[in-house]
Amino acid sequence: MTKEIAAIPGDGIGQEVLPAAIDVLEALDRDFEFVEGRAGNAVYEREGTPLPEETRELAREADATLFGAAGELAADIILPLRQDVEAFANVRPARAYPGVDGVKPETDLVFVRENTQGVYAGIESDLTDDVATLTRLITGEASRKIAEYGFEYADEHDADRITVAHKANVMRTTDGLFVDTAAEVAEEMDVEYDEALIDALAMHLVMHPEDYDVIVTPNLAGDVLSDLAAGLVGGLGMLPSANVGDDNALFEPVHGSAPDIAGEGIANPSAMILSAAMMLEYFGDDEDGQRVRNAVETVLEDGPRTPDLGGDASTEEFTDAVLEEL
Ligand SMILES: NC(=O)c1ccc[n+]([C@@H]2O[C@H](COP(=O)([O-])OP(=O)(O)OC[C@H]3O[C@@H](n4cnc5c(N)ncnc54)[C@H](O)[C@@H]3O)[C@@H](O)[C@H]2O)c1
Ligand SMILES: CC(C)[C@H](C(=O)O)[C@@H](O)C(=O)O
Repeated sequence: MTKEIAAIPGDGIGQEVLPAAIDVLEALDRDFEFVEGRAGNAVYEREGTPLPEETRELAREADATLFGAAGELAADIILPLRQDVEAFANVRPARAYPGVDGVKPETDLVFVRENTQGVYAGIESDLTDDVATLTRLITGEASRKIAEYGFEYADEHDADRITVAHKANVMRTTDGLFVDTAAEVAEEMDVEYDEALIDALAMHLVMHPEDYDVIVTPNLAGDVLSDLAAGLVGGLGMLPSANVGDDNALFEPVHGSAPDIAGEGIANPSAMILSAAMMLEYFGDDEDGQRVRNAVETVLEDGPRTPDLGGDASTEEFTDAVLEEL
């Protein structure tokens, strides 16, 4: 049966990497219909909104969404889109591929980031001209849901260990609830469980990434730590992600619009193509997901590579090599 995929390129290099992922998906023997959705700066200038209702509707109704990247209006684009697909989990694998001069080649871990709450709940206001406040929202229900998802993910992927990141030594009530809920879920599960303070975890990740498998995090911590992990595996061009809800999902690279290289045709499409592989797995097609991953892995190892990885290939040359491998 045809699957309808909302394809939203967005801004900057989103316009360059999303077509690469679509080329890869089209090379597989799958029945996908891609429907392009408008979003981004240019849309804002033309239509007065960076994310027209029509695009939101497209994401809600599609079988899944592929998103490229957004620029300075990202919070008005990607956060509502994540809400539209009701994505409670943001899954961000960080894996060092052979041939990429990753700072830490032994890195192979996954962040399971709570995707709806914390400081992203949007409860922020000016009290006076000189005083602003932000309310950090954590509920037991959302904490249980992300912890359960993390444990199920660990189980399905044969992970040895699950780590819950928190800062309950300071945010006693909110992160206290987050980590206590995860500990309750852990009692029902059969995976090695451990808790880590976010600041020390950042240090430990840089020094010993091999100690981690699945890391469940509150929202903002997952945002920051996943970019840190990108630095362990060759940069932001390498980190894919899945925003997963009960009935819908959105797949996007972790990176943004990269204004410093946008328009040059040299963006690394690996993160976007690997996000498309995650979409294939979400549809239950593990075999094609693995095929795509293997093709990317071979090209990363043998070249050609894009400039962020020390090569001189264009986005198109890299993608052609992946297509050839497939
Ligand atoms: N989900 C999103 O759409 C998202 C995520 C992060 C940032 N942003 C937005 O993107 C804009 C730029 O933010 P930033 O510069 O902090 O982050 P960025 O991810 O856009 O870029 C950070 C650095 O990584 C490099 N980089 C990122 N992706 C790359 C790729 N695929 N290939 C090669 N190099 C790559 C860039 O060239 C840049 O040097 C901001 O306006 C921000 O709001 C959007
Ligand atoms: C742009 C921003 C809203 C987004 C986030 O904070 O989730 C980004 O940093 C990311 O990691 O996808």
